Amino acid sequence: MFVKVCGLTTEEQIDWAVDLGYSAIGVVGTPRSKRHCEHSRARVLADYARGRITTFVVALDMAEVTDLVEHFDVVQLYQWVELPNLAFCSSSEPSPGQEYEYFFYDASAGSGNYSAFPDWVRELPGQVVLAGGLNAENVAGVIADHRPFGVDVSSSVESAPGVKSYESMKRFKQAVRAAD
Ligand SMILES: O=C(O)c1ccccc1N[C@@H]1O[C@H](COP(=O)(O)O)[C@@H](O)[C@H]1O
Repeated sequence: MFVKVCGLTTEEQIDWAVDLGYSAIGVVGTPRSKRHCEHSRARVLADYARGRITTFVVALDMAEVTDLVEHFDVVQLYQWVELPNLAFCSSSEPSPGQEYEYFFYDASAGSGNYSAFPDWVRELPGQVVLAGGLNAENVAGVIADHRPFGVDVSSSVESAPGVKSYESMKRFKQAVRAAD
């Protein structure tokens, strides 16, 4: 199963994600986030991770990260744009013709708030990833109920915004592995 950990801010956290077997990491490029990473620093992190783990840059809209697009493998946006490597995030069903590499159902946008996932996410085509308030305790039930392509986590694996916890990342990854 695809497992992404989001909101990373240091090289050490990237090493943890690789060692623990995560599929992807996210660096938050929107200035509207408490995990915002300066763009010069985001480029350094993308270079550090390249070839070791899939990299996502995260923003609410494209204008916030235009300068970062070429540095990351995938662009995760809460707005649909025509992009071959788009991870389209929404809590509404995508419209016909809105193509994406990944569809992230996310009603949280990094807030850590969980709300039940709707039934329609099971019927969506393509690589559907569930996010929003996931943690080591609830992720197994979500996987059993919805059988997604992947899951994404941020708040529950950190001790402060942008400060990831190795132990929490490990617990989350183990919970996914046990459920998968
Ligand atoms: O992490 C953020 O600060 C963020 C800001 C703006 C848009 C998205 C953001 N993060 C994404 O939200 C999901 C869910 O987060 P959480 O687990 O509920 O904290 C996260 O996986 C990121 O992809």
